[in-house]
Amino acid sequence: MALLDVKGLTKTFGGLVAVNNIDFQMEDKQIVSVIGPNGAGKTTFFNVISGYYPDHVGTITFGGHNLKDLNPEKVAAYRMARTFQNIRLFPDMLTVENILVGMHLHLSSNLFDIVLNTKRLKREEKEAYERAMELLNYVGLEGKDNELAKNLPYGEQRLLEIARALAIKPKLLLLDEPAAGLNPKETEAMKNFIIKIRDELGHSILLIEHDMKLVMGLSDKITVINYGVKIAEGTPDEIKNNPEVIKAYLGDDTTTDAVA
Ligand SMILES: Nc1ncnc2c1ncn2[C@@H]1O[C@H](COP(=O)(O)OP(=O)(O)OP(=O)(O)O)[C@@H](O)[C@H]1O
Repeated sequence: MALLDVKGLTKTFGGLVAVNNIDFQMEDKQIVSVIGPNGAGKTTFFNVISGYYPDHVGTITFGGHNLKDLNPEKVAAYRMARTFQNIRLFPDMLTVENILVGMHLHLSSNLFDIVLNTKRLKREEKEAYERAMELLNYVGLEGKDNELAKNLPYGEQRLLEIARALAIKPKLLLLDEPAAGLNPKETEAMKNFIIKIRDELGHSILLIEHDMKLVMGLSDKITVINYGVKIAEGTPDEIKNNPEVIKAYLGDDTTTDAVA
């Protein structure tokens, strides 16, 4: 059974069909990239999958669960985590607190524990804090636990967002343009880090990215969207040489540079 199975997905905004009848599957422990020109529908596709646009047409099955009518919190509870194209941290909270917020869904203490400040609550809080510190170290932000998120350099804010997403131990991690705003050296480090997350933590990763070097360097599979329609799917080599993909990026000027 596919980890994520999307059938006939359509999302419209007024008269605009942003995602048009897309079928999509990915397996456990795969790294899959969604690419396409600006405005192709990639972020809309992510938003629908992760519960931000419940008013879509089509079915989404994740880990065997039908995601119909589920809001983002409920989708996350099935262990689908995501980051955003425009980083969405709590800027005035500490880095470690940003990660703790990502964990709250998965703590088992209830109102009773909180009111009575029970042993269970104290133990859970301690464990959550230790895990948040581990995650900070894991993404390379050791020693930055007492910094406000807004004071981190841009590249480190992206890493913190990933640490927060990892806090829910996701079966699927959605990354929306993880290399946006990064320099070439940081982009290479991000590529290696994404591969490490899959290999060491066993998470499946679905990403949107414009940086073709990164996409070609880490993807098991690439799905190409243009004007909301899936126009191609395959390995990096298949996609690089696909005439429809080249045309989507370059019009009728068929050189391969844009997707090489
Ligand atoms: N909330 C919205 N309301 C109306 N139109 C929208 C909305 N979100 C996206 N769109 C439109 O849907 C289309 C697809 O946009 P989307 O952001 O999904 O593309 P994208 O492939 O992610 O683009 P980019 O690579 O530039 O981020 C665009 O025409 C966009 O203007």
